[in-house]
Amino acid sequence: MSGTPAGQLPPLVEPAAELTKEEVARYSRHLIIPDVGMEGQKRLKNAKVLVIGAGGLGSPALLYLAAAGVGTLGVIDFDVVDESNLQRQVIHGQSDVGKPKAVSAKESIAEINPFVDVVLHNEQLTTENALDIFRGYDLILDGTDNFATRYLVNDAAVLLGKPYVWGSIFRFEGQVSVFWEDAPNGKGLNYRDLYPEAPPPGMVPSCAEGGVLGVLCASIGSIMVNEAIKLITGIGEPLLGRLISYDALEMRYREVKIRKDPETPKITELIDYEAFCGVVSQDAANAAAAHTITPAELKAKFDAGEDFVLIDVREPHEYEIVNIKGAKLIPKDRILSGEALAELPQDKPIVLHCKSGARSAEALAALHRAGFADATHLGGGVLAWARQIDPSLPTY
Ligand SMILES: Nc1ncnc2c1ncn2[C@@H]1O[C@H](COP(=O)(O)OP(=O)(O)OP(=O)(O)O)[C@@H](O)[C@H]1O
Repeated sequence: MSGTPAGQLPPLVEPAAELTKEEVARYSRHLIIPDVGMEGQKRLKNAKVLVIGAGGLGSPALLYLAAAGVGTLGVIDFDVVDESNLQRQVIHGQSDVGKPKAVSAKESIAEINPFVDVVLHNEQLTTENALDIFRGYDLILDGTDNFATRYLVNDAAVLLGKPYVWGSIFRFEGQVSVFWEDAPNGKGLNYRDLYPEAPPPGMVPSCAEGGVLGVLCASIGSIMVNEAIKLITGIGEPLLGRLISYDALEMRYREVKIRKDPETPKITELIDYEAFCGVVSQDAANAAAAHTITPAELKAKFDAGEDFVLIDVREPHEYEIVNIKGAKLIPKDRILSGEALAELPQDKPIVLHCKSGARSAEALAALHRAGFADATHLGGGVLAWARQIDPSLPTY
């Protein structure tokens, strides 16, 4: 038996009464690890774990939680499987494209471990349902990709006194930590102690914008499961108050201590997290409100031979994947910094577009501030164009 680490916590879950003969055979490689043993495996059997998002992190997390013998697994996701998910969301396969992710995940789990009870939540986690859903679980794993959900998960977990494991990924880098405000060792803290406020809209690109190496999801997802197993069984030292940052290119792990921030306001209720995080800035929302054109309207301009300039504000590698014929590439940051303003015509209408409309709305606000009062942007970006006007174009 290894020594007891200083930061060890008592097990989160009581052991189940027994393991069946089949379960003993299945989990034998766990049972012979002294730190896990029969008692640890019975705790896993009795555990109820909710995984939010059956995407990049949720996929490997669910597979390993199921294989490890967590008795009840909740899966919440409101999306359907897309072809672009398959490079990393390994719980889904080719024949699952178009299927709800929660349903597809349940089917894969049944194949990996039929002893797991899967509870399906084929819906979005919202301010309205989060507390009710969380109440049914001992532990939560947050595998989502947006700040509004991250703050929602944090605040709901704090209000219910539950621990959760958090992970995030981008390109070649990932981060993992455990947040538990009411940790029995008195060292609890929450996500707001680390990030008191969401970054300004558009500042932190999502994986959909910036990309992610598929295998990074397995690296980070499996660390999240490792933390879940430690919390459930009470072994090892959880990542409470510590953040692990992983760089897959350098192949380095770095540890950062997180401290309780006395300025962090007390969480007393759930709020409107979309508004708290601002999906786009107020300026961009105002600019877009009166200056958005639809794909059909853009096509009508082309068909009528109108003299206008279409500017694609994405990055060059995105332009290479797909572009709208005739569009000129000027990445958003060059417009926001003012550097590219001299390249824009003063005497012709300007239409901006990006992948799905958020970046072009930010660029549009900058153009309006710079005096290009008539500039417009394409609502839904090149994805909407491909869907509605030219289905032969690839999407990403
Ligand atoms: N509030 C929420 N409720 C339920 N599921 C959520 C919520 N927010 C995000 N998710 C899910 O979390 C998962 C995150 O996975 P991932 O980061 O790999 O993103 P994705 O949306 O599948 O991919 P991409 O953004 O690249 O298209 C997604 O399946 C998404 O539907």
